[in-house]
Amino acid sequence: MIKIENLNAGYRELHILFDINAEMPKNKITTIVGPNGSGKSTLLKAIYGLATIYSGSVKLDGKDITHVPPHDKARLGLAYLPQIENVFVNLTVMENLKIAGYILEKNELEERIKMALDFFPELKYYTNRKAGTLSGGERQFLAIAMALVKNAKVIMLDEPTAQLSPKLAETVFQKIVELRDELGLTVVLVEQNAKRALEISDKAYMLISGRVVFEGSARDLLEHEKFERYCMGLT
Ligand SMILES: Nc1ncnc2c1ncn2[C@@H]1O[C@H](COP(=O)(O)OP(=O)(O)OP(=O)(O)O)[C@@H](O)[C@H]1O
Repeated sequence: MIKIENLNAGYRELHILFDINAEMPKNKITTIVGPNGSGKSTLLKAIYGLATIYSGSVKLDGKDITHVPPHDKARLGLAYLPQIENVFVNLTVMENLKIAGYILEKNELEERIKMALDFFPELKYYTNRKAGTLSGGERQFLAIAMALVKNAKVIMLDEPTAQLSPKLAETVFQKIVELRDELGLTVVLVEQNAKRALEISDKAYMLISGRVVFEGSARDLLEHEKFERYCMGLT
């Protein structure tokens, strides 16, 4: 579980997030929605250690990781998939998977790559293809597969369905559900496609201007009378 307490964060002196308190429970999907520029991506970056933290704390399963550098967070089982540049486009699918697991022993690496490819069987056909030639959806799958090779327990995804056709986006949403239900992972999701994301989620947060304005079940947010207005950034 991720627990965030009184977090204030931003980029150097540019204060973006104000007094954030949030919990992303284990083996659940938590979605963060909000209008453009409300600080959703910054929240993921702050959790991962890519934003400036002024005060407050981030805990992973009770361990304070506020100031742990990103590469050490990865070792603790936290994965962050940015919206773009989440794979090495000039390397093949297999090379990407091997790089993801570079700290593993050979046997364990092979085992984890097999597991990741079993989870994304569609990638098995493309192991020798350069990642740059994959479709947007396949690239997302590869990025998630790389997190699985790293043995991630918590996966934070920043707009994984951006620029995908509705059909491909749906495939990605289904895979996110399987990450929770079949692999027991904890998922934190930032999505423009708020309605569909909330439908597959357990918990939800809404940010406006860097503050939490809603915390509760995803269903409650979907049914909230002001949901549409909130999501359109009209309030
Ligand atoms: N690296 C950065 N340096 C400085 N300011 C940044 C940086 N990244 C984002 N910002 C600013 O922080 C604010 C919040 O941006 P953020 O990307 O977190 O919002 P968001 O809710 O994810 O938006 P969107 O839905 O448009 O992706 C914006 O005003 C943005 O311009």
